[in-house]
Amino acid sequence: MDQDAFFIEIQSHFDEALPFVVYRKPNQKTVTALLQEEDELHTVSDFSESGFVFSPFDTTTSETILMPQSQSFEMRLDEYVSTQSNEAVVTTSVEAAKGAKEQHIALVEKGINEIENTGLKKVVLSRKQKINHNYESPVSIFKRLLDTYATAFVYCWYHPKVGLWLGATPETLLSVENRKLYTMSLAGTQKKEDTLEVNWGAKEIEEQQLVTDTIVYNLKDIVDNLQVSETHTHQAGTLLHLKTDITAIVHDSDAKLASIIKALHPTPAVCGLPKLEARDFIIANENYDRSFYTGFLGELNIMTEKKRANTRRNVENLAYGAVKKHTTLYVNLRCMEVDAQGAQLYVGGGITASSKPALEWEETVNKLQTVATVL
Ligand SMILES: C=C(O[C@@H]1C=C(C(=O)O)C=C[C@H]1O)C(=O)O
Repeated sequence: MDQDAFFIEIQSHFDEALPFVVYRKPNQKTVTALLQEEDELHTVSDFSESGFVFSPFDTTTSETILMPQSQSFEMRLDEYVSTQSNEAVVTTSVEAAKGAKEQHIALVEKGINEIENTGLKKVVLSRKQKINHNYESPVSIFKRLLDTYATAFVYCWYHPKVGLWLGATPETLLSVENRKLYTMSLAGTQKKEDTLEVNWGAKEIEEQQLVTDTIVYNLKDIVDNLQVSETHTHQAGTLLHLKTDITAIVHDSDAKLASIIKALHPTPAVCGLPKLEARDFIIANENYDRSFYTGFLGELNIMTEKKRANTRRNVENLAYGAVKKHTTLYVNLRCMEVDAQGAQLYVGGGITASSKPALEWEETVNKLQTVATVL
C-alpha cells in the first residue's frame, strides 16, 4: 500500500473517533494497522480470541482490551520510508515538576526500607511526568518514533473510550509460534556512551539475574525444553540494558496461552519479587495509577496465511498455503498517553537493597528522555 494513503487512512479513522492500532515490530520494515469498524470496547475473556490486545499493569482490577481481528480492517505498509528530516526531531529538555525529584527519592527510600525489613527482594518503582506540547496529530508523533527506534516495538494505539497511547518498547513479554516460545529477561540500565563493551555493577547483575531466575521458575512446569542464553548488553535508544533470551517448546499452546501469560505478567522487570507483595507495595505507595504502563500489548492468535515458495519442485503444492497462528506481546515501556493538553510520560526502575535513591532518580530522567525526544 502507498505510504501516504496508509497514513491518511489512519488519520481519518482517528478523526472519526474510531479505535485503531498501528505498529512496527523490532528490526522489521513492515508497518501494520488494525482499524476497528465500530467503537465498542471489546475485552479479552480467556486469551483464545484473535486480535490486538492492550492490557493494564493491574489485571486484577482492570480488563484487557481487544481489537478483534474479525471486526477490524487490516492494512499493511511493506516498508516505511522516513519523510521527515532529522532536524525536525528536537530533543526536548524535560523539566521535572517542582518536588517531583524529592517525591521519587522518598518513594525509593521507602522501597529500600521495605526490602530491608520484609521478605520483599525487589520492587520496580515509577512515576509519571507531564509534558506540555502543542497539539500534533498522532501520526506525526508515531512517524518520529519509527524514525528514531528501529530496534523497538513502536506503536500508536487509540480507543475513544480509553485514550491515545504511543511508545517504543525494547521488551518482549512473550512470543509463541508453532509451539516455539520466546521471552526475555531485561533489566539493569546505564546510559550508552560510545561502546557496548561496558562493565555492569553488582546491583544490575543481581537484579537482572533475579528476573531471569523468576521467569525460568514460573515457566518450568508449563513448558518443555527451556533454554536460557548467555546474558548480554542490549542497546535501547540511548540506554543499555542487560538481556537474557529464553526459549522453550509449548505443547498444546492454545490451551496454555492464558496460563503462560499469567505466569509471566507482570515480571520482576516491571513489578518485583515476590510478585504479590511487590504489586501491593506499588499500588499502595506510588501515588498514581500506572494504567497501561508496564502492562502488555500486541498480537494475540493472529492468523496469517503462509504460501510455499514458488520453486519448480513444489509448484504442485502451491495451492496448499498453510494458515499459521502466532502471538507476539510486548511490555508497555517507554510510553506516553497523549491528549489535547500534552503528554504523560511513564518511567520507572528496579529497586533492590543496594539501590542508591539519587541514581534511581537519574535513571528515570534518562528513560524519560528516550520518549521525550520525539515530542
Ligand atoms: C520500568 C522500566 O524499565 C524496566 C526496568 C529496568 C531497570 O530497572 O533497569 C530496565 C528495563 C525494563 O525492564 C521503564 O522503562 O519504565
